[in-house]
Amino acid sequence: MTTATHEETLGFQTEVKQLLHLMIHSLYSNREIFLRELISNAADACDKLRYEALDNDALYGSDSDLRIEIEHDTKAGTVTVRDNGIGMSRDEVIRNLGTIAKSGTAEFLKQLSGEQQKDAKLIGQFGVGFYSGFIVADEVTVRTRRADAEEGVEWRSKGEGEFTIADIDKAERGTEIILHLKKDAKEFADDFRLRNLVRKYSDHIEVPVRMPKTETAKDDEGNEVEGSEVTTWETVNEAQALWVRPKSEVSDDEYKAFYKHIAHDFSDPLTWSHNKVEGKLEYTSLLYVPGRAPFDLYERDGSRGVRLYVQRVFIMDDAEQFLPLYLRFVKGVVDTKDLSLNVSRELLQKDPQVDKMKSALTKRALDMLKKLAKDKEGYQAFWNAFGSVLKEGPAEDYANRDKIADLLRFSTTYTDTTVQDQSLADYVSRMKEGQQKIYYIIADSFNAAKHSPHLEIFRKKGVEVLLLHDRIDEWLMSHLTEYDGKSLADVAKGNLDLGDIEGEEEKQAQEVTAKAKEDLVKRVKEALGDEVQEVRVTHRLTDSPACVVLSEHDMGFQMRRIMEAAGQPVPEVKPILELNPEHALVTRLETAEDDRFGDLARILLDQAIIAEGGHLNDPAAYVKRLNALLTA
Ligand SMILES: Nc1ncnc2c1ncn2[C@@H]1O[C@H](COP(=O)(O)OP(=O)(O)OP(=O)(O)O)[C@@H](O)[C@H]1O
Repeated sequence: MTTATHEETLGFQTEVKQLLHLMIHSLYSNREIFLRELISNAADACDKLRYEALDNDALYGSDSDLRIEIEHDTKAGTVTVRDNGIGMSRDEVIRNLGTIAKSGTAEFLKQLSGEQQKDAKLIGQFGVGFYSGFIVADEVTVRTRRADAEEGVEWRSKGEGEFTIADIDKAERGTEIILHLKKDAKEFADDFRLRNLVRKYSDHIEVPVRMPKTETAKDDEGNEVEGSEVTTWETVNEAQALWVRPKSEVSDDEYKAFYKHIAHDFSDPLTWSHNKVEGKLEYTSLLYVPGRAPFDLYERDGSRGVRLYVQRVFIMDDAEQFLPLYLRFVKGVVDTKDLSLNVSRELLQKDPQVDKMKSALTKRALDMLKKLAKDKEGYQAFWNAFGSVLKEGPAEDYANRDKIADLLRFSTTYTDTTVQDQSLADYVSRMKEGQQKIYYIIADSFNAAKHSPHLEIFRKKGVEVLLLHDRIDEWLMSHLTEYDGKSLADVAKGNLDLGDIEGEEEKQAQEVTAKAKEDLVKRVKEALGDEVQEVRVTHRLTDSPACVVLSEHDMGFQMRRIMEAAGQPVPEVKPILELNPEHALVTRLETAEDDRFGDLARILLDQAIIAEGGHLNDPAAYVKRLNALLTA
């Protein structure tokens, strides 16, 4: 008989209340996942005990046989999930089962609005696994004792805003979770159902999941002998670490289920790569590409990295030293013999073995993406979710720049859609005769890129241009200067160079025009003074009267705006104004006098800045000038 003492009733943190409310009222579909979540936690608790016991063998007491047990009582309508893992102290219970410390929870609640409220898919991704018990139970009891504590703790709640906690006697270490099933969830108190669920969700978990099996002796006539029931524990899951098994013996479904376990994701991964490496370094890796981006992909302290095991002993989650930052979306497991069992995050940072594994795993991950790229649809899903993260690659990982370049996808004038689905290899295969460079334009939005005046000559000549409009693009391009022996050129920087696409005659004709317009150019420069670096005539425009360009090595407009928005100092650069000698407005400018000339020249400059997506220093002055011109 246990005696409860030091009993108190505490309120759940507000977020937990919201979450429980959703669990109880909205998440009807896929209710069975509660078992997966509880087994997953129990397995983690066993992993943690095994890890702590490396330093303190006494934690095992007389029971080193780690296991999870599942029992049910049809009459009482209960399901119990029990483990002999690390257990929890009173403080831990209050912290872990009364609050949600993770910042992701608010995000989770936001994502669960509207239609998604009916969808349990997001549970688990935000570390709300335990609470999923309330999908099927109207009361949950947790009885637990930490492996290094004398006293046990009981936690009880109906999921309605508060929970009760008390100290209890508990002989065995570990945690026992008793779900008092709701009326409409009694179906789960069924042996056959539970066994199926364990196999479906937890086969890959290394800790054995046991269920009681009752056998009754039969007499000669085949009738059950009353009172002869013998109950034994039977291991229901495969109970072998999945990555240890040979590839050929693991089914796709098992790989997928394992992914969901380690990534806390409910959707299938896009692909995976499972490898055993022997030789100088010995390790097994199983890497996955998820199908969608986690909420914290762009957060500085977002979770990333692999699960690290040393000789099958779980060491840590989120070991980020094994993959570069630009592959932070990759999930998986690394199990090695080459590290010591008491390795810490600090030690990982300094270990040359880890560096070697990192470069091998990076190659592995890039190869996995290369393979995935053969499946157009799958790769597009990957690119839409993680493309802008992969774009960080060329800057971070110079050695693998070429491999990463092959994996990049862009919007281009060839397709003229926002979908980024064209590779550099696709571009190169379509290059025109005489074209030596890969052209691109960077703008703040797809439309600004697509309609940029800089593209006019390229469209006229049928030369493809990459349309870059992600925030990271200018950063990417500053580190990706060459592909397949061809240099990449920003069409908004420097002099227009179409290489051999233009014939000699064309070039000569342009020189003649430039000469003829020398006077005009000089007058415009005088009128605009310091506001521009230079004025010149151009033949890159067909429809627009003017455009602004930067010098070859100036920081681009996009990067300037990002840095300005971030409050960073940016070096002042003056644009170069290029005029289209064929345009009617430019012709008109030539015949204008004095003030009118000055106004027109400024309007051309301001318009060129606007067309490129920039902001005017004095927009009201522009409007005034334009209005004066319109009413003249
Ligand atoms: N069986 C258990 N034994 C020991 N501790 C547990 C057990 N179940 C839950 N916990 C503790 O409660 C915490 C909260 O559990 P919960 O499932 O809500 O989130 P999580 O496990 O941290 O996240 P996720 O479910 O995404 O892995 C766990 O991190 C763990 O510390």
